[in-house]
Order: sequence, then structure tokens, then C-alpha cells
Amino acid sequence: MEQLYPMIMKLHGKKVVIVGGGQIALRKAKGLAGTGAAITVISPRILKELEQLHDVAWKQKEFEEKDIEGAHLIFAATSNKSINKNVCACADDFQWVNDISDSENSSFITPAIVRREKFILTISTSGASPILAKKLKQELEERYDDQMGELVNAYEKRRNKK
Ligand SMILES: C[C@@]1(CC(=O)O)C2=NC(=C\c3[nH]c(c(CCC(=O)O)c3CC(=O)O)Cc3[nH]c(c(CC(=O)O)c3CCC(=O)O)/C=C3\N/C(=C\2)[C@@H](CCC(=O)O)[C@]3(C)CC(=O)O)/[C@H]1CCC(=O)O
Ligand SMILES: NC(=O)c1ccc[n+]([C@@H]2O[C@H](COP(=O)([O-])OP(=O)(O)OC[C@H]3O[C@@H](n4cnc5c(N)ncnc54)[C@H](O)[C@@H]3O)[C@@H](O)[C@H]2O)c1
Repeated sequence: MEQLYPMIMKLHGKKVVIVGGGQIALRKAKGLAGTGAAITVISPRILKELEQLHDVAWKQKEFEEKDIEGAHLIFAATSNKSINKNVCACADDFQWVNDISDSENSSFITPAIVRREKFILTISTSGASPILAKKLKQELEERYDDQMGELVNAYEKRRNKK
């Protein structure tokens, strides 16, 4: 397998489309909350909590190719593998697409995250075992508590004084 390449992205104003409105779509949308991305959810049905998230616009419909026009990031997040596959097939080469049901089909995958203000720790198993990534995250959450955010702020202040 070729190596995957991790990045920390600025998503302010970027168009993100999530196809599907269930539990996993909700988790992906929560992960995007606060980034300033413009999130559109395409799904006939949607969880109340997802509909109520800031920055989320819901289009109540089944997926069609035109729904992902102009999207920077796409999440194929339905419970139907063949629909997810079709979403990926409809994406242009330059669009980044995540199939929640098939990492092989995805051009990017999402890591587990420990976030303490500006401190961000991402954990990935390259798709091999998401549950292990989650377990390691839980361990690291104990090691890196809120003080880590404060430490980064203090270092930033010191850096800006120079
Ligand atoms: C880390 C985390 C981040 C997040 O989602 O934000 C994440 N999965 C999480 C949880 C989780 N996922 C699954 C379970 C059920 C237990 C199990 O089956 O093991 C649980 C546990 C739970 O839900 O508690 C099942 C599962 N996941 C994927 C497949 C399909 C496949 O493997 O192809 C299947 C089988 C579906 C099926 O069988 O049909 C695929 C992906 N999941 C990824 C990320 C990407 C790889 C990450 C990496 O390893 O680098 C990747 C490739 C794509 C993507 O989604 O980006 C998040 C932890 C959230 C947290 O931090 O709390
Ligand atoms: N990546 C991960 O972390 C992870 C974790 C667990 C499971 N999974 C995968 O996710 C799937 C379950 O996802 P869920 O729990 O969110 O399912 P869910 O049943 O809660 O939600 C599915 C959503 O897809 C929508 N949908 C169905 N057909 C559609 C269409 N044609 N166009 C648009 N939307 C459509 C439904 O309305 C619903 O909102 C599993 O099948 C498994 O493959 C992924």
C-alpha cells in the first residue's frame, strides 16, 4: 500500500457536501463544526441533531451527481455501500472524497482527534483499524489534558515577543 499523507486543513468558506444524514454523517459534521466550512447535507432523512448544527444546510432528497458540483470535500456517508460507491464515482479527480464504508474507495480518510484549543493530535491506522485509532485517542486524551492548550498559548505568546 502507498503511504498516506496527513495534513491540517483550513476549511473557512470551503464547500463541503455530506451525502447521508445518519449517525456517521452527524459525526463527520460535528468534526467540521467550527471550521467555517459551508456544509450541505444531501439526504431524504436527517437526524434532528444534525439538522440543528450551525453551518449545516439540508437538502431533503436522494443523491444526484449535480449535488457535489463545486464541492471541495465530499463525504459519502449513507448506509448503502453502492450509493457511497456511486458518490465516489461521480466525484471529479480534483475533489476529495471520503467513503465511510470503504477506505479503498476514498481519496482521504479522517483520523481520530484529540483537540485542546490550538493543540491538535491526530491518530490514524491508515484505515486498518478505526477502533484501535479510537482506543489510542482515549488513552492520549488522559495524557494531554486542557493544560496542553494553555501550554501552546504560553509558547505562542513567548514566540510573538521575540
Ligand atoms: C477514527 C474515526 C474518526 C471519525 O470517524 O471521525 C474513524 N472511525 C471511527 C470509529 C469507528 N469506525 C468503525 C467503528 C465500528 C467498529 C469497527 O467495525 O471497527 C467505529 C467505532 C465507533 O463508532 O465507536 C467502523 C468502520 N470505519 C470505517 C469502516 C469501513 C472500512 O474500514 O473500509 C468501518 C466498518 C464499517 C462496516 O463494517 O460496514 C472506515 C473509516 N473509519 C475511519 C475513522 C477512517 C479510518 C481511520 C483510521 O484508522 O485511520 C475510515 C477508513 C474512513 C473514514 O470514516 O474517514 C472514528 C473514531 C471516532 C472517535 O474518535 O470517537
Ligand atoms: N467511517 C466510520 O467511522 C464508520 C463507522 C461505523 C459504520 N460505518 C459505515 O457506515 C454505515 C452506517 O452509517 P450510519 O450509521 O450513519 O447509517 P444510518 O442508517 O444512521 O444513516 C444512513 C443515512 O443515509 C441516508 N440515505 C439513504 N439513501 C440515500 C440516498 N440515496 N441519498 C442520500 N442519502 C441517503 C438515510 O436517509 C440516512 O440518513 C455502515 O453501513 C458502515 O458501512 C462507518
